[in-house]
Amino acid sequence: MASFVSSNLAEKGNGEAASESVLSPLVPDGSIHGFESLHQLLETSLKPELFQEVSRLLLGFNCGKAIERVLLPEIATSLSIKHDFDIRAFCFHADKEALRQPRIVRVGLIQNKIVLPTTAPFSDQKKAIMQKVKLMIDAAGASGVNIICLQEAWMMPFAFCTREKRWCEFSEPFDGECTQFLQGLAREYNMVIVNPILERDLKHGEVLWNTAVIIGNHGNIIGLHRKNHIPRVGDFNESTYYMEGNTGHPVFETCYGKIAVNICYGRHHPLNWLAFGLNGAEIVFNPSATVGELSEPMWPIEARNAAIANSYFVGSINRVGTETFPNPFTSGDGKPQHSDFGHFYGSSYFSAPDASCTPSLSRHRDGLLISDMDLNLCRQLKDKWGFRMTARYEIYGDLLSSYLKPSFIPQVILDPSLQKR
Ligand SMILES: NC(=O)NCCC(=O)O
Repeated sequence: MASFVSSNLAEKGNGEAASESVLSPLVPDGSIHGFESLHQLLETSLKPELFQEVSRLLLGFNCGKAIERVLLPEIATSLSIKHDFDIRAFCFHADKEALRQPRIVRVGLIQNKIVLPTTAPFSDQKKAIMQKVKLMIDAAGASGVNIICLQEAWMMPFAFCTREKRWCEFSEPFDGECTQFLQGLAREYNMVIVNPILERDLKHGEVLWNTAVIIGNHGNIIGLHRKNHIPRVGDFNESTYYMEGNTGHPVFETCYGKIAVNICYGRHHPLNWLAFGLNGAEIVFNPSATVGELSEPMWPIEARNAAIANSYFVGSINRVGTETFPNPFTSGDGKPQHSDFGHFYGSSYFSAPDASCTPSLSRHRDGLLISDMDLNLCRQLKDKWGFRMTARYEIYGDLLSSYLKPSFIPQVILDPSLQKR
């Protein structure tokens, strides 16, 4: 059989050798042996006709074709070159309908590294991230993006691994500094902005929450969603910092469509995705912060499955880079203490209800991912597959209410031949 994949000296597009050895794991810059993403690795390494087939199987087809790229205005691409972030744009179509006009919305996702070391004064760290993110939102604005979502707790390093309480100082009221900063940009670009912050609830005893503030296109605050499921895995010691959300599963009806936010670890909970779907979401954002060793094999699956099962679009965002903290900490696993969380692997992407998805952004670079999406696709997939109509919610409702009772007995039928033994 012909050798399609270069083994240990993969050529990048520019002819440079991408890696010295396949035996070493990921190289220190966070790339995959010099490749930005799995997609780029495959595109560079496979013959075009094979790449086309692999791409069809991995990314699916939208309206019978490979997902299309979209050209962006020069002003947006020059901003990305000047300020060293990637910018990519795609388009999800829907079939033409007889009675409804297309409902096309342009949506953006931003993944970014922190800017200053975690030892810098907190206010400087926050300001530096705000400056960087502003340039990326400017590029989105220049591209005509209607709705944009930032990464989880975008205004701070993801310091929850440390368990040190001093990082609580990064928290803000829902209408604090970062929200006000984004309200200005929302007005400037007529853009809905999903703003995931560490929130301090001033009206309720200064409790902390992991919150997404939804800013309307007039700079108005439409509402809040607070993270429902808090991780207790690896170094994600987030329950040390904030509480399980108390906002349910709100869907925010914006002038561009109905959106919801499933914050990070909530993506492992199918009922969480379902609840946003039952409330009518057309686009669900999943702003995240997660590291390679823990979750990378799950990343391309969970959001995409949610988009399929719930007939909506999903925008998945993960932060990028390795963040090092001043004091070493342990992970409670007997291994030596360390000062970083691991590598946040970026790889932000969009999934559509028809099982197609975009290639992901880089594993290690800042990036803005844009996609046009015709929201008519949501209903078209509901009609085609009928998942809502065939869901049999009543049998699951009954199971869940009986499961919640202390008297619950699991429905297990024993093989009688086991009983004889
Ligand atoms: N931020 C967060 O909830 N991370 C948990 C890890 C994961 O879900 O991959």
